[in-house]
Amino acid sequence: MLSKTVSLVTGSASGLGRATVERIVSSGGKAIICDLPSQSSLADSIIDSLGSDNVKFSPCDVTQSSDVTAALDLSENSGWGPVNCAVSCAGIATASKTLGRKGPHSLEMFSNVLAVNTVGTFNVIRLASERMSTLDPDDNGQRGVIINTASIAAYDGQVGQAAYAASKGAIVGLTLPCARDLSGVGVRVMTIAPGLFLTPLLAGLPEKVQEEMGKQIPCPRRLGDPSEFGKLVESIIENPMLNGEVIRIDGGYRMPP
Ligand SMILES: NC(=O)C1=CN([C@@H]2O[C@H](COP(=O)(O)OP(=O)(O)OC[C@H]3O[C@@H](n4cnc5c(N)ncnc54)[C@H](O)[C@@H]3O)[C@@H](O)[C@H]2O)C=CC1
Ligand SMILES: C[C@]12CC(=O)[C@H]3[C@@H](CCC4=CC(=O)CC[C@@]43C)[C@@H]1CC[C@@H]2C(=O)C=O
Repeated sequence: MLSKTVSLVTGSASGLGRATVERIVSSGGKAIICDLPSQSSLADSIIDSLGSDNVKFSPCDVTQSSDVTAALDLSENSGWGPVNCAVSCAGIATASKTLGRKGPHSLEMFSNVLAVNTVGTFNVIRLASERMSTLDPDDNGQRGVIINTASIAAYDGQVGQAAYAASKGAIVGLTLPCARDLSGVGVRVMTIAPGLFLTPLLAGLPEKVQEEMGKQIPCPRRLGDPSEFGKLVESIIENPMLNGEVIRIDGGYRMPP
């Protein structure tokens, strides 16, 4: 049960983030949906189904410190107190070769992917951990948990994924040092590296392509269901020994070049 969990979940109007909010709330916790203002109608539909006592929306661009701060404030101003769980799911994916037919990779595109995926994730870690540090510790001396979302592209980046793989590799890289940095205040840091999950990110691809992708997963031979990501988030929240580690959730899949 997550009845004591007060969470902030970025990128949670959609996909893996949405499934995380649904899991946390169905297990008794509360969640602040942090997503771009353009996603407000999707956020409203989640609030309609899960209840405004349990879920609130804070329009947020994770690269903006003032937006993340406002989301953390919303939890406190709603009477929920400081968050004790922060899950980063906000992310973008691009496809562009380092040197393509039209010339070199756009530097602006590369920087933008790193800004949202990597800098946005670190922005949440640094600001959420400050709020968690004000909480009373539990019996394990712990005050909170931070869960980041990388990708198996951090390890098996494909053609056209230099920016995306770099952004996710950096999240893998910061997991242990952030866990070490925050051990003194009793905050755990974990990262999930998903394989192929059926979210709007993939649903935009032709159905045939989706089917073929699913068949490449060794076992089970299908794309992941976002609820399976939510289940892993719940396990991480509940297990005080999980810290400073990256967990792949990919059905044994390794991406080809
Ligand atoms: N779906 C998949 O198979 C996989 C997804 N991932 C990662 O999981 C995370 C979630 O992906 P999905 O749910 O599939 O994608 P999605 O596209 O359904 O959801 C991503 C959400 O992030 C939000 N977002 C984008 N930029 C933002 C910003 N600057 N500030 C705040 N919110 C922002 C979007 O509005 C969207 O609601 C991403 O980081 C993605 O890279 C990793 C591996 C596989
Ligand atoms: C993000 C991920 C890998 C990608 O880069 C693709 C994305 C699905 C949509 C895409 C379509 C394209 O034509 C270009 C590539 C991409 C952006 C994939 C969904 C899951 C993949 C991932 O992160 C795996 O770990």
